[in-house]
Amino acid sequence: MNIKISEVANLPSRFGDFKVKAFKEGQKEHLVIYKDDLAEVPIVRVHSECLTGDAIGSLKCDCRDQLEFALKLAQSTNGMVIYLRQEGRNIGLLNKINAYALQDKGLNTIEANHQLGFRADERTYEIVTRILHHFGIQKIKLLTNNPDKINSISNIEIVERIPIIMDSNKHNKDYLNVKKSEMGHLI
Ligand SMILES: Nc1nc2c(ncn2[C@@H]2O[C@H](COP(=O)(O)OP(=O)(O)OP(=O)(O)O)[C@@H](O)[C@H]2O)c(=O)[nH]1
Ligand SMILES: [Zn+2]
Repeated sequence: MNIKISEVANLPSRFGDFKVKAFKEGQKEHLVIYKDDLAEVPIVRVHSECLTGDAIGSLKCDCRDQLEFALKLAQSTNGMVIYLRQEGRNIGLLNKINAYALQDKGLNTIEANHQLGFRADERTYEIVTRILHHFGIQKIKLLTNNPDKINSISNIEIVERIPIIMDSNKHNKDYLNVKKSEMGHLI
């Protein structure tokens, strides 16, 4: 896959000053948020886009809390957040909202994906290796609870997994339980 890479730009943020670079892969434009003086083995968060959580503050998931936690940690440890445009575990926004509508009728997050003709998780992570190699990174500490991410990131040594566990609420409790019991998340 041909990838276009932007220049590096400064991004002052409410979490401190970062550098940013965009990576365009087909129609998808990903954003890498990082500190200039990256740690030798940086803490890296691979975040999947969640418009409803990240931008709107939805309580149906823990995405926004995770994103803010990751940005703060990147700031304090000279790490990196790779923001992948894989909305709805890569089924897209429209399909995710249809999945939410099915969940309103009682299906869980996995059943809803299946009902719409998708696998529980349609994400892939080749781009992560491309991005890390672009920055000359061979070893990382990966911030995740998702074993799939650990297994799918190839040609990068994951020297440590750091958990990213957020408080639950009454809206996302069932969702987090399904992630634990049926998707193998380490929470
Ligand atoms: N299809 C679908 N996608 C969802 C649903 N809820 C959240 N998402 C998407 O799931 C992605 C986030 O995945 P999570 O399972 O929360 O976490 P993860 O990235 O797999 O694992 P961690 O690294 O441990 O956080 C985002 O792209 C969200 O838009 C849902 O009910 N259905
Ligand atoms: Zn979310």
